[in-house]
Amino acid sequence: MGRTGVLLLNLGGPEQIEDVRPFLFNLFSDPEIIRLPFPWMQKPLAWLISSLRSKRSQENYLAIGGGSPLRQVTEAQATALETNLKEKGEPVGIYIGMRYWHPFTEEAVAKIKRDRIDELVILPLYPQFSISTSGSSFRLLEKLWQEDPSLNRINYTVIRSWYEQPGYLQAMAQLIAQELDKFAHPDEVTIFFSAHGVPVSYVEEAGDPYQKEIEECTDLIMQTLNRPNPHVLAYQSRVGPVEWLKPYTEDAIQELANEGVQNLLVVPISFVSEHIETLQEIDIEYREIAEEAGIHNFRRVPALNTHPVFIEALADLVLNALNSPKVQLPQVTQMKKQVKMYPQERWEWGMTTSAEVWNGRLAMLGLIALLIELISGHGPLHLVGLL
Ligand SMILES: C=CC1=C(C)c2cc3[nH]c(cc4nc(cc5[nH]c(cc1n2)c(C)c5CCC(=O)O)C(CCC(=O)O)=C4C)c(C)c3C=C
Ligand SMILES: [Fe+2]
Repeated sequence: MGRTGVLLLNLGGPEQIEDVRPFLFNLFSDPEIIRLPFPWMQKPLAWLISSLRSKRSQENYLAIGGGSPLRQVTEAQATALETNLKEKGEPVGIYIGMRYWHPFTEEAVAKIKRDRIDELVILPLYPQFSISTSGSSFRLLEKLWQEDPSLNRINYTVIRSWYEQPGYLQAMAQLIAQELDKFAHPDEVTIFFSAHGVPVSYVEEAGDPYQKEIEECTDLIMQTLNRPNPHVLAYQSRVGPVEWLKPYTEDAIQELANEGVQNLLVVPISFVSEHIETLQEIDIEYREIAEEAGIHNFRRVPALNTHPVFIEALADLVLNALNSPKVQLPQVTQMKKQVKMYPQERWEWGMTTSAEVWNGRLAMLGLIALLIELISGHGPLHLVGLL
């Protein structure tokens, strides 16, 4: 009988404070995170931004104990999924492939090859698809497959996104209901979905379905929850000076406070594990903004982590994928939209010409800003929030 494997894809996070800068360098080296007109600009710019951002980022990681819990949580999810599938008579090997930190996707693929896995399910731990998350990992896998033809013996299938999966929706609804019932007057609570943002250009120019999937997911969770509470959706974790999806979480909190909202329950929806954006950004920064604005009853729904209903949902996804027609990497890395690229037209999901040109200009501005910063000790980078 053939060997079956599951490759869990995730972003990865620095485990200790010294990891922050190289982690940021890896992240900003990814052309799906920052795409530039000339590939040679990628590494210098990644070096520049990671150097400029690392101090602030380190402070944030220090506020949550000095590192990201992402690896530990993902390993616990992998163990729980393995046990669940074994109990169902489906023994599988689980592999974790992180995009920007250990254990890297390349290492996971090497292990899959070493273990002579015949059937493989590729499952991103992002419920919704974005070019910048699952898309980036799929593109990396496609590259690894192209570089090593011996991987073609593996009969793999890819799960592109799974935000509609009933078990996932039920797990989210259960966590929300539990948290709602901790308020003195649960019906008076506004449910505040906070999704990780992406730059607007990803959606409008490159055709990223992320915003649409987030909106649909929010509606499906509310239907599954079946409670009368009002709800809103906003986007957090903006980086750099370009426009990101709106409303921004901090603005939406302020607006609700102005409308007299007193009870707020924040639901992180674009990620299934605790990470810096839940533990630091929501629990510390947004709580402070809410309290200063007059919202005194502020709670957050915990991330799914190893919630049994969620692990059951992951197991269902794996079993369904094994029994369905195979989805190949080119099908999920395929271009969404035809856009003009300089110097020739090609199918691309990255930035369009105008965005690329603007990124190039921004890179130049960044270099000038750094010079001012270095000479004066205070400069524009503080103002745009990069430092
Ligand atoms: C669905 C989730 C995520 C999307 C979409 C996403 C897009 C995105 N992120 C950045 C920049 C940064 N992300 C960082 C960390 C980080 N991001 C996500 C998730 C999504 N990112 C996770 C899970 C993490 C790791 C968290 C951890 O616990 O370590 C960081 C580093 C942290 C910081 O300095 O703030 C940056 C920077 C961009 C530019 C982007 C879309 C283009
Ligand atoms: Fe991010």
